[in-house]
Amino acid sequence: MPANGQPAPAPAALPQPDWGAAQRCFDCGDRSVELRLRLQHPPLALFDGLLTPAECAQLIEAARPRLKRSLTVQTRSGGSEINPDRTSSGMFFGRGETELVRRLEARIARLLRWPIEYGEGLQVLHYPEGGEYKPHYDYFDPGEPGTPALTRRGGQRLATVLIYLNQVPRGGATTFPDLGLEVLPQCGQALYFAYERPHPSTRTLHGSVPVWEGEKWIATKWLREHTFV
Ligand SMILES: O=C(O)CCC(=O)C(=O)O
Ligand SMILES: [Fe+2]
Repeated sequence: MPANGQPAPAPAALPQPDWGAAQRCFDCGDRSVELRLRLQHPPLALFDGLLTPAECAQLIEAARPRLKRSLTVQTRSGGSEINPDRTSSGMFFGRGETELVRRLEARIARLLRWPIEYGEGLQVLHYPEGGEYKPHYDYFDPGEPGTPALTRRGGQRLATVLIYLNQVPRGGATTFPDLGLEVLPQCGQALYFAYERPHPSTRTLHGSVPVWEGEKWIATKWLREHTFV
């Protein structure tokens, strides 16, 4: 936050679907997704069918051999560290690394009208039984010393797309404490939310409640202000 205590001004544009036509189905190029739920503040929407069940399974199998215990951004230095608040394993695909990753990235870019190059590499997370991710913000806190190093690679994060890769029998919901909202994982569905400034007033605090039974697989795509390098 700037020294005067005012949150940073909002960017001119945010990654978001074309809400203008008030339609139910949104074109993603090679397929369309169906809107299931929408919130205005923060901009948030749940879409059905961003991936097929077969594509979800394929993404899980491609990620599985590369999983490592999840790190979170170390806000002091801009590096990464093991975080007890995050008991999952994860990996990143390079942008455009596989044909399936390219297909998924193209769908997200079309749906949210945001250039593919402004996206970070796709992250896949696996939560075992008991795994959780305590509530956090996805933007980089302007008050933290490590933030300039993180934003040098493409500016701030502006939006998150979470893609559920499996159904969790019990638990594993994505929770938004400030909204009183919980989203239950459903294979192939995508949850989008955007934050027009890196500030709690966006009400984008979110986390993953513990997986009580089974396991949870999710893919995350973060969208930046500029080209992510
Ligand atoms: O697993 C979830 O539902 C949330 C994941 C998340 O917040 C993240 O990857 O930043
Ligand atoms: Fe997150």
